[in-house]
Amino acid sequence: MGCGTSSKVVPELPGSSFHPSWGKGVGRESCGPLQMGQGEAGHGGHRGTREAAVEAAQKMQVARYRAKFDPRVTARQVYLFFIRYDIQALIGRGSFSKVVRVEQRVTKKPFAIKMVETGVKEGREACESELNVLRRVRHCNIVQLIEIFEAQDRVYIVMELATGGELFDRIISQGTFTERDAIIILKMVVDGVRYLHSLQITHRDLKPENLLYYHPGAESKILITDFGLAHSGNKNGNWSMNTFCGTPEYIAPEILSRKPYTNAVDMWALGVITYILLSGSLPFEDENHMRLYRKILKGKYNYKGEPWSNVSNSAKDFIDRLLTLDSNHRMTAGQALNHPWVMTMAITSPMKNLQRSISWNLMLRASPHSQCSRSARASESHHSNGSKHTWGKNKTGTLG
Ligand SMILES: Nc1ncnc2c1ncn2[C@@H]1O[C@H](COP(=O)(O)OP(=O)(O)OP(=O)(O)O)[C@@H](O)[C@H]1O
Repeated sequence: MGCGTSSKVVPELPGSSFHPSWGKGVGRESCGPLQMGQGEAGHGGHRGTREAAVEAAQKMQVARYRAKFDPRVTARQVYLFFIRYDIQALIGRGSFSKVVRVEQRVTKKPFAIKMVETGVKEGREACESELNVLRRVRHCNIVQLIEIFEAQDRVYIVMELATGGELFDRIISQGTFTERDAIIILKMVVDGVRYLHSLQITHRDLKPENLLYYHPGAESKILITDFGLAHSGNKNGNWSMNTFCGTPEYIAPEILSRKPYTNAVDMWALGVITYILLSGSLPFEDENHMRLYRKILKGKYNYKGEPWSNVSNSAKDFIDRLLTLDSNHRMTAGQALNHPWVMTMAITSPMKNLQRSISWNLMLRASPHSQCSRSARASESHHSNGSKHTWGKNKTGTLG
């Protein structure tokens, strides 16, 4: 699918001890009769009392588990789901999910429902990551969770519906696109990312396909979606991650060099997105993943070809400060919002229309030749999403 040979790299969660009790209102960390027992023992509690307490807690846990996965309960969830929502159309498919447009029967309001197959480990893990984040966040540029229904091997995630389409569909369909338009988009995205980072959440799969317009109007806000690869930092403030994951064209060099990394990887991806936004082409591109990774590790990209001669130095400086190899020197989300290019809204730079060159570059990518290679790649990765402007859309298998 992607412009690279790209398949999205999915992570293995540490321990991968996915417990079914992550469902509605029940966090994974909440299942802890053993922990409770250990804690009491640590305080020198009475042994008999402790054992009784452990046993009682374990019984309760088992009862809760049984109740949760009692076919009658899961059937009731499915029944409730269908009572409340009327499925209207298929919006798209992910690796382990289908997204459908629904109407809430009572209010007639439209919503999106992501139906995730949790029978497979990767689907369960993506679902767990997504829910871990969606349950915690509330921001105007992040898709809002409405409710969750859990069935035996499937979870229904009800979310805000984005009807405005993907970023590049809109850029192509509008007559003009200037640096100022790019800044308006980036401000929303970076603000959402700053919020995520303030909660110690790293998205790890930022790319244009995961940025959707809320409605078709010109003033629409942008929503960050798809938290299937997101990492929620732990309570000890440990931000460091090790898992190799992401979409190849957007993967930061520190992930490729298998070093522990931080939320700065999202800022690298924002650098790639900004480069695409202003040019319609990718900074690092190669059909072959190994060659692509070597290019990323060297951090060598250029501003050759159109429309770069019409892009301000300030915009290029913004990109350079994001596509910085040393993650310690890379801009944070807060710094990106305070960068002169963003602060001045490109008032000082010529308001040149970049749209023709961007569309031209996008069209080159969609030429019959690249279509061929793209569908070949799509079949490699089992994706069936029909997105036209994919930029390294797919996840590959876990590499480590
Ligand atoms: N809230 C939403 N409103 C409208 N469309 C959505 C919404 N969430 C997802 N989509 C669309 O549904 C399609 C499938 O999305 P989904 O997140 O399931 O998978 P994906 O990101 O395309 O693939 P993968 O699972 O490999 O990451 C995409 O085209 C996406 O743009």
